[in-house]
Amino acid sequence: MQTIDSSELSILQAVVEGTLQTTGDDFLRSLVRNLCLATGVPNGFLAEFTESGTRVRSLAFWTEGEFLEHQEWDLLGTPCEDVLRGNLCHYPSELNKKFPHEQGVESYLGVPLRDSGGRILGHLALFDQKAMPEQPKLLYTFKIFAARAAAELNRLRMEEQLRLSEKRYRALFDEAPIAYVNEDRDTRFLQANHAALRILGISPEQVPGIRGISLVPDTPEAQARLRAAFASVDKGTDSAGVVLELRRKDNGRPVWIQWWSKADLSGQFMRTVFIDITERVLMEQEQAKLQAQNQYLQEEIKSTHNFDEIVGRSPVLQSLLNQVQRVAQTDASVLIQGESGTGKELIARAIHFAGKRKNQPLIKVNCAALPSNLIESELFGHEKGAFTGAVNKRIGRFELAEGGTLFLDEVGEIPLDIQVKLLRVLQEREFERVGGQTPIKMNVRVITATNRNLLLEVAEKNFREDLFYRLNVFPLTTPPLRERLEDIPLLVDFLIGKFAPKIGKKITGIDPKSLQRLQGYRWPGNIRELENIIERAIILADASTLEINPDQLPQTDLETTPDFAPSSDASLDSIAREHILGVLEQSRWVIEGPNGAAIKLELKPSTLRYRMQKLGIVKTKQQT
Ligand SMILES: Nc1ncnc2c1ncn2[C@@H]1O[C@H](COP(=O)(O)OP(=O)(O)OP(=O)(O)O)[C@@H](O)[C@H]1O
Repeated sequence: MQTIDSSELSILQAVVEGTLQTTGDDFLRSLVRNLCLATGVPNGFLAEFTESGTRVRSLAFWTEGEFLEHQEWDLLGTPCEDVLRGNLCHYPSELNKKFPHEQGVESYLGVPLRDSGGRILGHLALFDQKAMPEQPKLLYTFKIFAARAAAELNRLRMEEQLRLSEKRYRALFDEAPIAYVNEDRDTRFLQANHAALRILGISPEQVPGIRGISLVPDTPEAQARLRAAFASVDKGTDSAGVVLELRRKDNGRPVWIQWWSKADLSGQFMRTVFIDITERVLMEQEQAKLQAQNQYLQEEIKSTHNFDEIVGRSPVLQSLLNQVQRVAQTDASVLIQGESGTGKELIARAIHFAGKRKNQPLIKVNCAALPSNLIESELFGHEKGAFTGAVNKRIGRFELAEGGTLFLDEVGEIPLDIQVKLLRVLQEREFERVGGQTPIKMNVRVITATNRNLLLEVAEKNFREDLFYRLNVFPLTTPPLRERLEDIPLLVDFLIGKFAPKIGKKITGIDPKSLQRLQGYRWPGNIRELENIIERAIILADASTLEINPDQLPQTDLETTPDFAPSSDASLDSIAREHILGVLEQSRWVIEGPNGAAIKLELKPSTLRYRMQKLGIVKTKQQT
């Protein structure tokens, strides 16, 4: 074993102390400098292979008392080439005889630096313009320095590899299409990748400390989902995960995610993974809505009559239809008032189908048919668990009518507390489901109808005045049948055509006396009543001409006069009608001329025509 003397020891001590405090590049520079000082050789360097493998690049280069910036050179034809083949090379003198390129260099000492696997990373070398002494002390000292240099080079390489691998993992983590979050047991985020930031609407600066649970809305359903999520921790991604409803941090919009979480080895931190399923959930919601709409429309079809047909040529009806045509083109709220059975629903449908929303749903709510405690959820829907009995989420009629029209029939029956809510929804054009907290924007045209005198209801404080004016932007009134008696012949023909085939009878028309009788009746139940009477008469009919006997018409007296008072004295009119009809029949419906009805009635033909029109006397098919 070789021993070292005190001068060598002090040199080594100086070297160790000189490199003790430094690492990395500084260490290498200090090592090369101290090697030169310790050996008395003026030039030294430490170099590594470049990527090409045919060149080397210096990591530290000491020459004549100063450092040179990084140098790079070809190996070919240099003593370094030998060193990098794995040999310690020592040329104490006359180097340039063997390597003619190395002009001015007399001596060289180089040693390869290897990694733990024996692979050569680079080399450490000394060179001089003078000959180098061939002392073992020099070689010994040099080898110690080389061993240290190799260790540091190795460490640097490992550090670089670690940095690269971390960078690769970081990129994998950051760029993964699945959201990853590291969080503590209190759901406080430590790290979140890009997908997580994008889905949750948070910026990288907001990550440290943000709590996952702060993104869960305070609705019973969302909180129940959160509890299920906590219970599912550690079940692993083989399980279906939990569907969570969140609100984005930036704009509060709802986000739906499928969520898995697992504790790490320490048990203190959670590795959470999730994917965005908002689109799927919205699609499912849309599907549920369409299903509900479909079911509703199926029911509607079952109860639909031939709604396209609004029969009548009377001036009052024509003027109403004229207004329907005009208002249909707008989105204005329409309030249709009129007695029961006068065709308010028919008019509401006509408005919808003549307007630009005709390809969107028309949804009807009969407010009188709903128990008052259910109206709100019927209109606006409810969340699961919103109240006892709300077992499932329900989509309300406003949501079903999105893009189309909502027809609120018997709007006068809505309780006052719901009237307030309805008013707010109409003003703000958004609503919340019962038990829900997410405002739902709406684009719905509202048409309402009532057979009550709503102004009277407002005066009696049964109906809110502000709501009345909001609904009554465009008022329409359906006339009672007794004000359009002239439409009765047309209506009777229409109704025979509607019911006879269904009942299976061949009816060609109505006998004139019966028609006269119908036109003399006051019709408190309006067209619905007429429908019933005609249907019943068809059922009872034995012949092809329909007959309606007096006992088939209820006796009208003042008690049966509806809310909406008639505009004229019906009894006088009906006497006049009966008389004129009788004369017309005698004269075979000839008005003018010597045998005409006008002469018999002592009226001018034009006056007779005017009276006939006013009293609704029209020739029917049988009278033709
Ligand atoms: N002009 C009309 N032509 C043909 N049928 C009509 C006409 N007006 C109403 N009807 C028919 O009369 C019946 C009652 O009409 P509708 O239900 O529209 O009345 P309403 O005023 O809404 O009644 P309610 O106030 O009782 O709800 C319906 O079967 C409808 O088809």
